[in-house]
Amino acid sequence: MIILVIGVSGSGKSTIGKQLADSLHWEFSDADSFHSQENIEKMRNGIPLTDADRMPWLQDLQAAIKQWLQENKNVVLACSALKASYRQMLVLDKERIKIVYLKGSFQEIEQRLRSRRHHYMSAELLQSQFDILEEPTDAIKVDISDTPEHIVQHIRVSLEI
Ligand SMILES: Nc1ncnc2c1ncn2[C@@H]1O[C@H](COP(=O)(O)OP(=O)(O)OP(=O)(O)O)[C@@H](O)[C@H]1O
Ligand SMILES: O=C(O)[C@H](O)[C@@H](O)[C@H](O)[C@H](O)CO
Repeated sequence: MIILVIGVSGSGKSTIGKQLADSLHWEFSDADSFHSQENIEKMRNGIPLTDADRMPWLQDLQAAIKQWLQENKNVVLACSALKASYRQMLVLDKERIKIVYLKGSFQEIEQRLRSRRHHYMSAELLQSQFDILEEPTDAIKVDISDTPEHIVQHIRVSLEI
């Protein structure tokens, strides 16, 4: 099974994804590590990515997901996947790929981004993330104001894993 942990920058994808994977003894993968140097530079300079910028990144993620499915791997993938069309590219198998959406308010997430250090994604880019966000309707929805421990528990109960 593959769990996609999605949401805007700073919603907690890496934090929750990692803890979820650890608790399940599954592999954890971060879509951030699939970005090209050009994309990272753009974000570092406070420029939001376009659909065209994201396309090769999504294709690489799609290839990785295909491989994991073929190998029957259990993986938690932290990935923004903000638009429905992006998610369509990643959910290659509805039975074996589940989406967890980390939902939070602009204010709460902005505060978290402002106190986070050493990351190329700044609080200034957050509005652009909310602007393009298309909330999923077919996902497990999680309130990010809860503690990571509770969130992980909630996800496991919802997915019965
Ligand atoms: N449930 C939570 N409660 C309190 N703090 C949290 C929670 N989840 C994440 N954080 C903190 O919020 C900040 C953002 O989290 P994190 O880096 O995991 O988000 P992200 O969605 O992976 O961000 P990005 O997409 O920019 O990589 C971090 O400093 C993290 O420690
Ligand atoms: O789609 C995007 O704009 C990007 O994936 C960003 O969301 C960042 O990669 C990530 O959130 C920061 O680490």
